[in-house]
Amino acid sequence: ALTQDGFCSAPSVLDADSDSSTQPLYWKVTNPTLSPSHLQDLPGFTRSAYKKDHAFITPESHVFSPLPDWSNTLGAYLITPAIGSHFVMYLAKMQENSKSGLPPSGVERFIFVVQGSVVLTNMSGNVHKLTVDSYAYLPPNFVHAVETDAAATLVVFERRYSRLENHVTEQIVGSTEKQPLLETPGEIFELRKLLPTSLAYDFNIHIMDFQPGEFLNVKEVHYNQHGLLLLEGQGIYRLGDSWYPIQAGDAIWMAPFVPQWYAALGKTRSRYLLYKDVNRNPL
Ligand SMILES: NC(=O)N[C@@H](O)C(=O)O
Ligand SMILES: [Mn+2]
Repeated sequence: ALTQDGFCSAPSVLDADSDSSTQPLYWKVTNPTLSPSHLQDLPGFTRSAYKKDHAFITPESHVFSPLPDWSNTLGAYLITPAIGSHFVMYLAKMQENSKSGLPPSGVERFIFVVQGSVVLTNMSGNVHKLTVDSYAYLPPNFVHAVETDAAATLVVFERRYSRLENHVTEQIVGSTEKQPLLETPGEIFELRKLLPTSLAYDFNIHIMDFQPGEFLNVKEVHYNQHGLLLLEGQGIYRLGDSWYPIQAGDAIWMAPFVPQWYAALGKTRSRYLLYKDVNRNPL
């Protein structure tokens, strides 16, 4: 459209963000702006990409199928060992009156509520209601059930637990907002970790916040692998030699040693959830 002072102006995604204050937290993860309307249903168009050391998975590429052992739940696996990872990352779309199945024996589980609410119960009868932004860690072989009344969406990480002599993990239940901000020397982003940093835990989940214009100082290359879900905002993710415009709802697999970097853009903060293996000797 030509404005009165002669500038061309396309509808800006920035405008879409302006009413983000009226939407529930993380709303855009399950209601992504897939792409500008004129690209939405362009045959064959996708921002998804799969390279040897990373994958960029956008919502129009999600393929859901019933999760075995779960009732009434559709799952979209985003990352599995077939990609080269030692963990799985999936979205679990729990319909109403649905119930989780248990992971395989020896496998630990982390769930994070992206939409709706669920009830977590365990064998000792503890009951926790988890709403958006709440999470739980379940140790390997820890009998539990996640149930819904109304539909809810979780992002789930599971991994074969890497046992350590004299260290055991326990059930963790928490919410992001209750976690303290941690020091990030040399970096500007705000960091929370959702699990204890004690040796028993062989991964952690980082929640990282960037204001528009802020970016990672270190162009990281490290042995740890990542599963990322952008919960809020938008920006540019560099992975290896590729640069990806990213928005809430997009997911990333980062193989060990892939060069990685992020810059936040737009009018609202970026927040991403990041799986990172820790506390185990890489040998
Ligand atoms: N990609 C990225 O954000 N990585 C860091 O946060 C890290 O802790 O590895
Ligand atoms: Mn990293």
